[in-house]
Amino acid sequence: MRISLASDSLDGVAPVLVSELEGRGHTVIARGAVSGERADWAWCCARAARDVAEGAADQAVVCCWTGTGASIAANKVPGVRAALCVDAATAAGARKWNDANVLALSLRLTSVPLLGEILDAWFDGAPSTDEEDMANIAYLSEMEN
Ligand SMILES: O=C(CO)[C@H](O)[C@H](O)COP(=O)(O)O
Repeated sequence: MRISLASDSLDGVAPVLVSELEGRGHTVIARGAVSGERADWAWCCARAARDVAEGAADQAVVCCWTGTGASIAANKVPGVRAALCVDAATAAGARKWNDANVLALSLRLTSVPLLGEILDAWFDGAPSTDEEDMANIAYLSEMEN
């Protein structure tokens, strides 16, 4: 999968994100501090989200110290459903019930072992085909139009 990866700093787990993603077979599009380009959280996380919306990436991972700014910025991009995930269960739920296409991470809260659990759950997950779950996602799209 093509993953756009943005972080506003190289704190915490940010330096291992490329290898964690590539080690799972993904191709990384680097944004923000990971790439050396503009790294203010609103800009670089929205840039990664736009990569998804525009079809340059299949999904994105966006990071800032809290994870909140990263998720807020990504969710401003139409077509993006960004979820701030602090553990594997949240990541699994975000993929299943929210059909989330952008994983937001807190560099403050996410240790390297926890990152591995979150990424495994995220990439193992798939959107629910339950009618009610799909209707919720359709409603999000309706709100954008
Ligand atoms: O968590 C964040 C935004 O939600 C930022 O990472 C936090 O504000 C730190 O930014 P800076 O290093 O520019 O002061």
